[in-house]
Amino acid sequence: MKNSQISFIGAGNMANSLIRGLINKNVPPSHIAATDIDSDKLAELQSDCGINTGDSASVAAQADVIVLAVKPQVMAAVCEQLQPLIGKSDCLIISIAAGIPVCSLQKWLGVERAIVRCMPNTPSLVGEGATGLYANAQCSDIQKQLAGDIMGAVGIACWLQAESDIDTVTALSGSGPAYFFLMMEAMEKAAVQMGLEPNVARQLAIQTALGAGKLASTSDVAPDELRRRVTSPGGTTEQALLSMARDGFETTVATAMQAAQKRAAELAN
Ligand SMILES: NC(=O)C1=CN([C@@H]2O[C@H](COP(=O)(O)OP(=O)(O)OC[C@H]3O[C@@H](n4cnc5c(N)ncnc54)[C@H](OP(=O)(O)O)[C@@H]3O)[C@@H](O)[C@H]2O)C=CC1
Ligand SMILES: O=C(O)[C@@H]1CCC=N1
Repeated sequence: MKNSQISFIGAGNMANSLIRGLINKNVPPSHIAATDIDSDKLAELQSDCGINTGDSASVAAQADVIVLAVKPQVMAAVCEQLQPLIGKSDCLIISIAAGIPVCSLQKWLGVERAIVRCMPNTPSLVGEGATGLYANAQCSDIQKQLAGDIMGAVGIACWLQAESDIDTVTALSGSGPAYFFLMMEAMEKAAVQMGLEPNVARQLAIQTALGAGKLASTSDVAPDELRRRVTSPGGTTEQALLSMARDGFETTVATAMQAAQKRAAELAN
């Protein structure tokens, strides 16, 4: 990754998390370029991070890696416009778009290319991302290593056996940060309704999520055991968890994830 030129097509929320995450991990800004139809987004990235910005032609010409970071709905048009602008025949294409399969990217890009489809998430910004990756047959081991290194620089990167697993990863960790933010919002709101100061409620809700995540990721026991260690028999947590179970918490989560997975499959079309 050290000497690779990485160019982002689309500089929105997810590209920002990846670019700023890579800069935080000491990837030289001169090795990163971005283009977007919104010039304000590019100007902000350039002034904050010192990366190169420009039009599609200028960022595609020298790229060793192109990260497709536009919405699925515009991906076909973006790929078709980009195809003749890619300067290096061995340029690796990484798509982060939900839903869009490798075969569609291949078709829109016109010529056979090494393509990695992946699903990152926004905590990449703080080096705590979670990414699932899938490579097509045109990818060399070096290109797979490169994609893994880029995503691994901003969090954990897991290679997937089947391309269809990407839709499951989308429902799990791609969309997942939003589920935890919603949980924080709901806990904060309930605590305020119970009388706590809003700023105290927010701080405690966020720190609790952070603490639980850190504990789960560093512990040698699984989350169910960690949950049991909080749940004193006859105590308060037990009553909260019984209430959640009565309200169908696990079904709510499973149904929500199935809805996200279904939407990813729809976006493919
Ligand atoms: N947000 C997330 O948490 C995650 C998103 N993803 C995937 O990342 C991709 C981007 O999502 P997200 O960052 O949220 O979306 P954003 O809308 O924030 O970013 C996309 C950017 O691309 C710009 N754009 C649109 N058309 C073009 C074009 N022709 N050339 C260059 N730039 C263009 C958009 O401009 P404008 O706004 O003016 O249209 C926007 O700035 C999606 O495919 C999504 O599925 C994957 C994992 C997580
Ligand atoms: O909501 C979305 O479609 C994108 C993909 C995963 C997270 N955000």
